[in-house]
Amino acid sequence: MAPPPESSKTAKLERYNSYIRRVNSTKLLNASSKLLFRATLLIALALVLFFTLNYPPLSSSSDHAPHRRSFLSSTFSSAGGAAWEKQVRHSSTPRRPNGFSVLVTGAAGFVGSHCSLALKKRGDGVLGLDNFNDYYDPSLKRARQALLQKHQIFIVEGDLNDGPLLTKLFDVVPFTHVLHLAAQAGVRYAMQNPQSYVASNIAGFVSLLEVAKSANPQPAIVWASSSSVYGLNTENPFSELHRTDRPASLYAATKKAGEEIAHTYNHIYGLSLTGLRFFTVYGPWGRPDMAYFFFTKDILQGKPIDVYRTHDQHEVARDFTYIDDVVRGCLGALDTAQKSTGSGGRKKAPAQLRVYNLGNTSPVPVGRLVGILESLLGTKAKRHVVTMPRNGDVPFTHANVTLAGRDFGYKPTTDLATGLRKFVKWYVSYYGVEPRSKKDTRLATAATGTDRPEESD
Ligand SMILES: O=C(O)[C@H]1O[C@H](OP(=O)(O)OP(=O)(O)OC[C@H]2O[C@@H](n3ccc(=O)[nH]c3=O)[C@H](O)[C@@H]2O)[C@H](O)[C@@H](O)[C@H]1O
Repeated sequence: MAPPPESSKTAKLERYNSYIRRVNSTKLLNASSKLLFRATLLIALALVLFFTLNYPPLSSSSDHAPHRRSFLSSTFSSAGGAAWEKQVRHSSTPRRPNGFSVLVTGAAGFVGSHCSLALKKRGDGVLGLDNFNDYYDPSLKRARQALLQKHQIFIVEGDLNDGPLLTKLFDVVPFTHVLHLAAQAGVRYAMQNPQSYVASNIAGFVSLLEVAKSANPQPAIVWASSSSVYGLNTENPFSELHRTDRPASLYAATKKAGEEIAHTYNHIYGLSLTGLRFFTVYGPWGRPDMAYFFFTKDILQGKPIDVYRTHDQHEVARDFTYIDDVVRGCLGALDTAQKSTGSGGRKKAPAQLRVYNLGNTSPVPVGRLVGILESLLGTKAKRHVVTMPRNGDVPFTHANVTLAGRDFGYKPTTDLATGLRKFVKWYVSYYGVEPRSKKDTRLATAATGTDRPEESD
């Protein structure tokens, strides 16, 4: 057989070489894609680690003990990111000359939401902090949050006991003031869940003060104490000079502890601290765990209500204080708060330390409160008069507000009937309560009232 011509040999060799080149380049391509894939995986892992270590995860408490969110949710939440910081800065920037930059803790709460709106309206910067716990219906807290959002107030969802989160907030914003209203409230619930009072009112307060004392500048702090610190005091009306060393409930004891803790941080670190003793605050957007609120609900539903009497068969009375009066008191306290004197954890000079009653100065028996509600709701209550259980309640409260009047012009202006009318108007509108009959004209009028439901004015 004749040998193949030279040209056909070359062509075969060329085809073979080209095949080898193709195989090699495919291998190379496979190898480089693998390399690329591994490198991407490594970078992603590094990023995950970076964000986990550098940014504080938000903590949220659906029980009453603070806890952190899961690894995944904290890693991929927007907290600590550029967009989050922008929101935090925007919300806390004042819009008036020499305006305050205020951190409001418990901003989704009753008093917190009202104060946040009032501060924002006059041009102060407000950043909220709230853990949205489920002590009472969290949907009410979310509704208040939505209202604040409409007014450009951002609420960071987190717990007081989350030190790294608080530090981060103070790193981002040089707060001039803190209005500290986050707390475990309620006198009687303290027998069911005592630890929640210690976690919020003592540990949480210390956590906040620890961060505030190290901040530079240190903020001035105004915070919510309680009329309950007067406990078994029998002198009347209650003055800031009276004894407060006989609390009747654990709630009262934690608030009294807060006052002593405030003294310590003022003494050691030069923090300016003002405690406000609130007297049974009520009004629109109020707390569903309070008597005036659940009495309204139960009366409308035809359910019986327990009206307490003292053990010696006297009427129980409270110095019920309308929310707008309390808001004015809080703003007055902020306006007259002097600057803290320390910086970076060091005291430079003595600082202001104050305590004030914020009450209404005219106690009303609970039976009378029920009577006002009956008339506003156009429905008779099924009263069940019982002797007050031993649950931490005190028989009566009555504020002397001379000191707050003298120092920042505090003067309550709303009597219980006027305040409850505004509350009922809000209640029927918020919960969409229909009048039960055409005869319920008062309720119908309240439901269609012209006041904006979201405001308490
Ligand atoms: O000033 C405060 O420092 C506290 O005020 C509020 O506590 P209180 O004054 O106890 O309010 P609230 O529960 O509405 O009971 C009102 C009245 O109804 C009576 N009461 C209560 C329940 C009931 O079933 N029957 C009844 O007669 C009861 O005996 C009382 O006389 C806040 O909740 C608390 O967080 C704290 O801020």
